Amino acid sequence: MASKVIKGGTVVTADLTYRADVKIEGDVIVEIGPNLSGDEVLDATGCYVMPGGIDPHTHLEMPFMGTYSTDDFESGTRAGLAGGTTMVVDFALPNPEQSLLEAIQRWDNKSTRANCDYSFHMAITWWGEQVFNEMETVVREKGINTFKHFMAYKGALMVDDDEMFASFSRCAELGALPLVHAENGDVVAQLQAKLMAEGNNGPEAHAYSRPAEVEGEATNRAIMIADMAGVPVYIVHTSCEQSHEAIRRAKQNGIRCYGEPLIQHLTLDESEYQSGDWDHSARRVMSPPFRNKKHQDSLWAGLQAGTLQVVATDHCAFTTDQKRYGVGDFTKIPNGTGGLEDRMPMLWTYGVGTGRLTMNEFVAVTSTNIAKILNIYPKKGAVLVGADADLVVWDPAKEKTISATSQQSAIDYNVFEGKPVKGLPRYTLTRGHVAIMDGEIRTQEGHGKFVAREPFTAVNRALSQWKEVMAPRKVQRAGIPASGV
Ligand SMILES: NC(=O)NCCC(=O)O
Ligand SMILES: [Zn+2]
Ligand SMILES: [Zn+2]
Repeated sequence: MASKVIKGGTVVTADLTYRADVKIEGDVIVEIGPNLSGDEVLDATGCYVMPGGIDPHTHLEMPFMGTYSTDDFESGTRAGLAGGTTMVVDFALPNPEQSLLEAIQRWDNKSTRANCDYSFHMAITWWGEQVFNEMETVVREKGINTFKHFMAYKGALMVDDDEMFASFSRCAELGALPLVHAENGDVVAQLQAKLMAEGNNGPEAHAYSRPAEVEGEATNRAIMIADMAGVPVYIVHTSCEQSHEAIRRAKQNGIRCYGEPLIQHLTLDESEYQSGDWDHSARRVMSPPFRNKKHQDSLWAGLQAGTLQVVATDHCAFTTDQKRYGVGDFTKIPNGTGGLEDRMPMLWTYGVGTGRLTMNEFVAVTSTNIAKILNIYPKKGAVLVGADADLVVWDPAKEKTISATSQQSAIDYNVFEGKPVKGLPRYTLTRGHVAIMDGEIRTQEGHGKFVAREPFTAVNRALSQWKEVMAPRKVQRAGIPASGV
């Protein structure tokens, strides 16, 4: 079998930094060490050899708010690879009353075009006996161990507390992990109506309708419900101190939970909504909205402290024309922003480049931590013999200014437009295939494979054991009849 050697670089993992060559045969890493040789040599002089990024939060070709997000599995994964991301996890969304298995079939059809490996989370968008039963098939037969719950988008994707508790309890039985979009959807709906009634209909009102409190309250509620159901919980797009505080506090109390800030919330702020250009602000409408510097500092601190574990994108890209569905009514602006191509360079530049993160922390929050949470480590998220050769050869000296004119994403703008970045892939390898070669795109449509994920992570098992130890037990009392008269 033809081999490749990444030569002359420094391997950077979540816990180690050392000089070594990396040899690949077919899809996997076969040797790591000094002076390796192979059929093809990839020069990594001056570069860091890291696990490829894993973006656990994308919405590719997602049906949402009367349209479909524009980046599909082809353009989305091409964008990811251009920026050093080698795996995405997308959300399969059943329509109301639709079978979960049919939703997977729809996502299977779309994902055949993926350029890199991918997996799915299953969304719980409605509740009933059918959903309860199918969750078992989803976990045991379809290789999906995560279930997403939206506490927002009232009247569409939103589930309420009793549905969440039922679904979380089912996740506990199946060894799965619930994910939560934590915003109080009832309060958001009322604030939206009030703002519209007052004539506040521009994109800035989107941010006014989703203050940090709605996120903090919902995050705390989701965590408490998960703890009562006896299951860990993962809070997606944690954007503010209130939500981070709820996660931090829960962790300090021994509750198993995870928080996922987005690169957008870390590096872009609420002033974007004050632009005099409607398109500029509407293009940045997403939920939760961008926040102020205080919240950004909290998120960066959480990544440093380990109270937040993962940096994702929530890539859900709509064109300007799609955003204009909401002219005159901000509640109709499709929610979502892009970021797949920019997550790694932006986090490196504004994280590692400023000293907010170490290189090892960068690898942890872009790849290794989520691989462990999703139970795919060390196949993914590792530079180890036997791991998939999903690698990025990162050139810390390579620079560019982000621009929509040169991006892979199919939309007509970039929310990071004009941002200088220093630190970019020299090569990105997806299961051994060099998809990005010094700026040249060599992606192969359909190369990506579905990554199945087993349930019952070590954390699930430990928590179940603890809940069993702490379970309520009937007090046996001498002299009292076991049951009534
Ligand atoms: N985040 C967002 O605004 N759009 C995508 C759907 C979601 O994750 O809530
Ligand atoms: Zn969301
Ligand atoms: Zn999302």
